[in-house]
Amino acid sequence: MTRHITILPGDGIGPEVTKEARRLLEEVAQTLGETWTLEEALIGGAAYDQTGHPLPPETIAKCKASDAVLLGAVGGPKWDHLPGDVRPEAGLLGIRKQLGVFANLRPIRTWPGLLLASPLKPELLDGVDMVIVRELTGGLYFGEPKQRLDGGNAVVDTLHYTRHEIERVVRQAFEIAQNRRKKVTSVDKANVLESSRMWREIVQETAAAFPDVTVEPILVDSAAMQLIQRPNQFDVVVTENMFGDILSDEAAVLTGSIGMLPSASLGSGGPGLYEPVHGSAPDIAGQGIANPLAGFLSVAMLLRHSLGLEAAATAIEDAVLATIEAGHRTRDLAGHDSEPVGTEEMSALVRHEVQRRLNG
Ligand SMILES: NC(=O)C1=CN([C@@H]2O[C@H](COP(=O)(O)OP(=O)(O)OC[C@H]3O[C@@H](n4cnc5c(N)ncnc54)[C@H](O)[C@@H]3O)[C@@H](O)[C@H]2O)C=CC1
Ligand SMILES: CC(C)CC(=O)C(=O)O
Ligand SMILES: [Mg+2]
Repeated sequence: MTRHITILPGDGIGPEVTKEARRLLEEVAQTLGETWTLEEALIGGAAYDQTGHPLPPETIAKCKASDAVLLGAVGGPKWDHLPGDVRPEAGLLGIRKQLGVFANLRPIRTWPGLLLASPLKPELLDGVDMVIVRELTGGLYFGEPKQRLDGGNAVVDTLHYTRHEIERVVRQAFEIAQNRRKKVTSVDKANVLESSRMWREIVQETAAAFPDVTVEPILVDSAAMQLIQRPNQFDVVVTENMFGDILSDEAAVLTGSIGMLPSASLGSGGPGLYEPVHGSAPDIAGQGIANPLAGFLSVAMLLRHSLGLEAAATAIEDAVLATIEAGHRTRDLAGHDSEPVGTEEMSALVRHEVQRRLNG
């Protein structure tokens, strides 16, 4: 069966990392004897420059007609002056909303070879293996009104959630926990926010249907501290859109670099959207030094969740592990005593390991 994958390179290091992810997909398809069409479409600043809009209608149509979508990253200083509705980031929020991918899964694990790449003590990092389930299509990033008021002297952003939006993502977190260590930590700010109080109620209601899963509500400020202080206590962390955005970048510190964090955004049956957690990294764009592994691990999630190819997904994750164990590092991971490899070299090393596993 032919599968259709749309690739959205975007801006900054987006095209650099999706180029390598595309190579990986092409090689895996060839080795497995699969037929995958890999078509690119415009998003973000690149789309704005060519069409005047960060999410052209053709991109939406292509993505909706796909089995899965792989995205690089969007944004950069070139577009920072634009009004909110045509900024590159609006294109990213738009495609998430259009695809209805309400649950953003962000696995955070430590890699034995990378413990020293983190500024935290190695003994704190031992056994860290969690997944942040971030609500992705509601909350503060989407609520209306969102505007300047009073001649520019006041401003409003709106944090809006429906019961349905909270229930579906919380349920997904419990289902994921059932296949893991059976613990859900729900992060909120229920001492201050009404939305968090409703979130907490729904978590407790949902927990009744999952008696084998332990549930722990925790305030976001404390969660931010504990993520660094005692990270291996977490299994599944479920939270609203903005808290999940912030906490997952914080959790990147545990893994050694944000260049190691993949994500899968899933909805109710449509195409999944797969993307590194990192942004367009304008500070290193165009230098050939970006870490392509968040993109590779996102490809693994795509194969697992959208194409049902668990063995191939595991082969990619094992290949990443083996390449790191062999001592290869991009600049974001390299210590002072090791010579970093570039984006293309890291890609080639991991793809070689993937092929060994798929052929072995
Ligand atoms: N999913 C997306 O498309 C996202 C887009 N952004 C956008 O990206 C732009 C830059 O945002 P920042 O706050 O600088 O976040 P960022 O994630 O792009 O970069 C933060 C730091 O991490 C480094 N970094 C990120 N990815 C890396 C990789 N693969 N390899 C090596 N180093 C890496 C960067 O060099 C930088 O020092 C902004 O316009 C922002 O809105 C930010 C986050 C997510
Ligand atoms: C446009 C932002 C919401 C992107 C981001 O930081 C993220 O999704 O992690
Ligand atoms: Mg973010």
